[in-house]
Amino acid sequence: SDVGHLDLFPHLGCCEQCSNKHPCASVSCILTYIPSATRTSGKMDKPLISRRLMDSDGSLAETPSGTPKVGILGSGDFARSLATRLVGSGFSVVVGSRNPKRIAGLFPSSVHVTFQEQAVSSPEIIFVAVFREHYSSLCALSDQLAGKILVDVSNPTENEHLPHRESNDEFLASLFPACTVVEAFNVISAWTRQAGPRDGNQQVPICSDQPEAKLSVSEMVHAMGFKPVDMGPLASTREVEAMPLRLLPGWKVPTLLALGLFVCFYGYNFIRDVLHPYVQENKNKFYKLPVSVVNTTLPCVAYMLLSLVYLPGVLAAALQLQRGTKYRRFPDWLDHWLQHRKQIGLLSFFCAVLHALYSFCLPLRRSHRYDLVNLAIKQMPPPACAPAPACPSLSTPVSQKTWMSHSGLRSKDQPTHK
Ligand SMILES: NC(=O)C1=CN([C@@H]2O[C@H](COP(=O)(O)OP(=O)(O)OC[C@H]3O[C@@H](n4cnc5c(N)ncnc54)[C@H](OP(=O)(O)O)[C@@H]3O)[C@@H](O)[C@H]2O)C=CC1
Ligand SMILES: [Cu+2]
Repeated sequence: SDVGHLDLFPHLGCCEQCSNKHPCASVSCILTYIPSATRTSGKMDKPLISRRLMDSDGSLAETPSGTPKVGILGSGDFARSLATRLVGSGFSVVVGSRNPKRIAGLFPSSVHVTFQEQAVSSPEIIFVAVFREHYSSLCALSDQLAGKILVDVSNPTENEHLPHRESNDEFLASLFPACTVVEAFNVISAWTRQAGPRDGNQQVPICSDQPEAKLSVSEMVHAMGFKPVDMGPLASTREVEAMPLRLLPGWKVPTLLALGLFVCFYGYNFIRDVLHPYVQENKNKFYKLPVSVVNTTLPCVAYMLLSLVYLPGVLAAALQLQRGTKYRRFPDWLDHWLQHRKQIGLLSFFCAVLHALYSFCLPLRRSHRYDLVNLAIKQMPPPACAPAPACPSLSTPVSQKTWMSHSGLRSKDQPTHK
């Protein structure tokens, strides 16, 4: 098979790597000759900006005529990164701005930057990279935009995304009834858009009421190296637009639950281990607050959370038995609970790990404390004619046995000491 490979590289005269007289068939030599891009495959290796579009100085050159044309309204961060990627993927891009002269220098040289009216005249697909509050300023273009595909990329702010308000796409569609509105790219960051999909996030959710428009945009998304994901009609954009607003989805309730449980158990342990001895016997045990009480609380929280992981499964099974079927929807509260089991379980594990760490560290701290006491006692000069000490352990260095009994360990000859 090594020799077979050689046919692919007829330019290989003789091997410089290992000084063989003629085309060398050794695997290592072949591998050094194969350009790295041919060796590994996949989208990640696709150059972001194809060579033919690059000037010698590295800037983007003129796009060959006949390439598909795409329009972008707006000249901000989104428009810039999108234009760079589109040009790199072989599209011809025209950007419509209110002030093209001012911003033309910020785009690759092959991007045609012009006034909005001119930019929308020829492309069939036009990206609207403008904030929602400025959509209405585009209404003057509605005659020219009629019959075209408008791609909305906007993300609502937290306030705009009130549950029952229309999505930005629906708003855009109501302003331009003669256009087809497609939602895409709102979840992709500016960096990923410009550099291409290099990490995990390659999926671009796409929504529209028009299957043909969705197909056209999906093809473009695919050509840019992303994976288009059909998210259904325009009405689903409310869901899609909310995606970037969610930080660590599914963790809020379990985290609050764990914190709540921690506070409850901490309060209980504080009363039991600190406040009660103080009130009843006037013993000051407040030093226990940062370590000992926390360490007693952690396993309680871990066990409670673990039981909350298993409980909904049992409830669900009981419900199915009672209903006599498993083909009916669970009530909402149970459904949500079931969906949060992973997060609750991980938090339980986290508490258990913390408890283990605390428990390992506690005896170490105690042994260090006894070492210090020992040292101090050894340094005390023996009293000349002292009376018998009240506590024998203070006059002699603390033995290993005493330390063990204080730290809850037992030595062999001390079987029932409590
Ligand atoms: N930046 C990002 O990473 C992401 C952005 N988005 C969405 O992309 C859209 C654009 O965002 P971004 O590029 O960051 O925003 P910018 O503020 O950087 O750009 C907005 C652009 O809108 C244009 N515009 C058109 N009409 C008006 C008007 N009446 N008033 C003000 N500006 C106008 C301006 O271009 P000109 O002056 O040339 O006309 C301006 O450059 C937003 O809807 C945003 O939600 C979505 C995902 C990520
Ligand atoms: Cu324990």
